[in-house]
Amino acid sequence: MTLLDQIDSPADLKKLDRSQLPQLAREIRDNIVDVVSKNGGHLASSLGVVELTIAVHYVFDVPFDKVVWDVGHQAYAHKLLTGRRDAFPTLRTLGGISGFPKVSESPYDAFTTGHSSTSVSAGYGMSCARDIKGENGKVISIIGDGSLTGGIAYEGLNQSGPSSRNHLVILNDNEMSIAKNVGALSSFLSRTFSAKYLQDLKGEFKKAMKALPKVGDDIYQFAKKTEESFKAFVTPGMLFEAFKFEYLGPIDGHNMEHLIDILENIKKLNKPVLLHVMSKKGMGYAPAEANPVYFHGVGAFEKETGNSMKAKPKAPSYTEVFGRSMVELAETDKRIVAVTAAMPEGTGLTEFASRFPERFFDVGIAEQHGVTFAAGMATEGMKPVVAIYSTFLQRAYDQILHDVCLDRHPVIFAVDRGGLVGEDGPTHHGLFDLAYLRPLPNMVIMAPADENELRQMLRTALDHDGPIAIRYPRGAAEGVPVDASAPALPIGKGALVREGSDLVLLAIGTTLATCMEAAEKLSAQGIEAAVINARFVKPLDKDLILHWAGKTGRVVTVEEHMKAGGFGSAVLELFSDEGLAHITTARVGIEDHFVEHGPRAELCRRQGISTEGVMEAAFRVTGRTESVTTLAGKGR
Ligand SMILES: Cc1ncc(C[n+]2csc(CCOP(=O)(O)OP(=O)(O)O)c2C)c(N)n1
Ligand SMILES: CC(=O)[C@@H](O)[C@H](O)COP(=O)(O)O
Ligand SMILES: [Mg+2]
Repeated sequence: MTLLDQIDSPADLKKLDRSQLPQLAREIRDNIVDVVSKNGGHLASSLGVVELTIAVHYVFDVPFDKVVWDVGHQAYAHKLLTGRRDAFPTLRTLGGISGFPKVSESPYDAFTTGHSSTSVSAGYGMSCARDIKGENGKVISIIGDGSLTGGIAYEGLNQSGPSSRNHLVILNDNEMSIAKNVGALSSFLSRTFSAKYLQDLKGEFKKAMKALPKVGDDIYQFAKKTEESFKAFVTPGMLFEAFKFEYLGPIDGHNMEHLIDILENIKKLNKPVLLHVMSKKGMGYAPAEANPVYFHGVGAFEKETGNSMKAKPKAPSYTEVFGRSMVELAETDKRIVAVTAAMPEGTGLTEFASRFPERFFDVGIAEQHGVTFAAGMATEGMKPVVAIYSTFLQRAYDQILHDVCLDRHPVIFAVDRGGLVGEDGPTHHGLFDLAYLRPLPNMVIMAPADENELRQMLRTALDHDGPIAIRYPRGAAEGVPVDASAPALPIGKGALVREGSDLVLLAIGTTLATCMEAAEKLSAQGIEAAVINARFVKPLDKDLILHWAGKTGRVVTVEEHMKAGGFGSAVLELFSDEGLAHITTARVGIEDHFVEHGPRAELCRRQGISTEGVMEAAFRVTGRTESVTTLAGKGR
């Protein structure tokens, strides 16, 4: 029986002798590598905090004390130690445990996370509430150096620091975001001084203080205080002390003894403390240590070598096509600049970054800043392309509205991961973008049906003189050739791709392929469906849609998005505005709920965004009583 086998809750962990903890850390690492090698997941970040996680649970009494993991992609050891060891092999699988902390999954998960930089605010909120309720206990926010580039983290520190609440912030500093961390903060945190340099500097400092004229007590007190704070002035502590946190560190995040000792001491302090921990991303698994960017979020791999087990996709991803197109287009157009918020690999911009470093901007996990920064560049005649995942762009709503749309700045939004993303689940699905972008005056919204159209839409966006968004999904594209010379599309024009007299299927984005397949199968059932590739969610191709709606009298809209506020809603608004309430309609899309995690194709099927789902909707609007399940039962 392993040590890990004996731990059903943190109470069992506390029964272990300190000397057993390094062995436990090895077992946890092995377990994490084993499961992630099969299921995929956030490996490197989780491996980097194994000792820290053990130490926190060894010293504190969770869930009486609260732990808030920032982003939460590093919480696998936490899951293993808090009653989810047996469920851990189901990590990120359909019906299995989530890859992120989730309040509904465990009482040990204090806050549901997935988006970064929230832990300080949430933790501070908890500590305030506890004070009001007269309860004590420590609230511990654990945040990475990458997540500390997000502005909301400072908003939290700004309020928590001066409050004297029982709030511990642990900064897990591995000098990495997903890619190398960026900006002034990253170099400030990693600022190290040799002992000799520090001593010399201290000597100089004392001399300078002594040389000051003694004009009364004030200057003396100032000098004394300043000298005492010397350490804080020349280490990263300066920043956190300015926020009125007691700063401790930096300490080695893999030295269990030190971690436990210092946490024992902090446990006795009843005030805001920031503990700075240095760790190594991927620690303990050589392939992840060597390539932490690849092993940040990884698919299935061979445990022994770290080699990918994913079958080579038959087509490039939409992200890759976007990245390649950006490079080609930027060759001839010097106005094109690319902006990413800490996701250069994820958004396909690494080649752009190396080819055009002066035109590439990684702003850190700072989506709000990234959008306003792009608006600033647009005012100077640049063509900023802001590539941000749909789910993270939610952060920058006011900036899109106020700083981009109001003055109609030509900022291009490459909204990647639009639709269901799969195993990351509800925190990461991009299901709200059409609804949040659609009401904004001046905004144009496109969604390509395939990679060739993505390329054309990028051309279209570059030619357009105003805010414009291209929304495309995660994963492999359709496998069609990309014609780099294809011209821009006319704004607001869709295309009829199949004639039919019984109804019209209105497809947006990659649902076109599903609609075409459904139309073929419906034809075999004696239902002739026309199919329109809408291309534009805003402005809609009114003429085309109204013509075919009038002709068939029946319309089914199909989108990988929430039903509320999305493409189907836009079409219904059009019918209402045009007095066409008699058209029989059905919408295929996502109902008013959050979608769980699991394989993307299976999630689509369960949400009815599938050939069968479209056929069911077609049966409904045509008044046919068959269901796809009865057809399957009859072997048709
Ligand atoms: C708002 C938001 N933007 C982007 C991301 C994508 N993302 C997830 S983890 C991560 C890097 C976090 O770095 P850090 O906090 O240092 O954690 P590490 O992986 O280094 O342990 C990024 C950019 C996110 N989760 N949330
Ligand atoms: C934790 C996080 O937010 C990212 O690591 C995200 O999981 C990346 O998603 P992709 O795998 O779609 O790039
Ligand atoms: Mg980091």
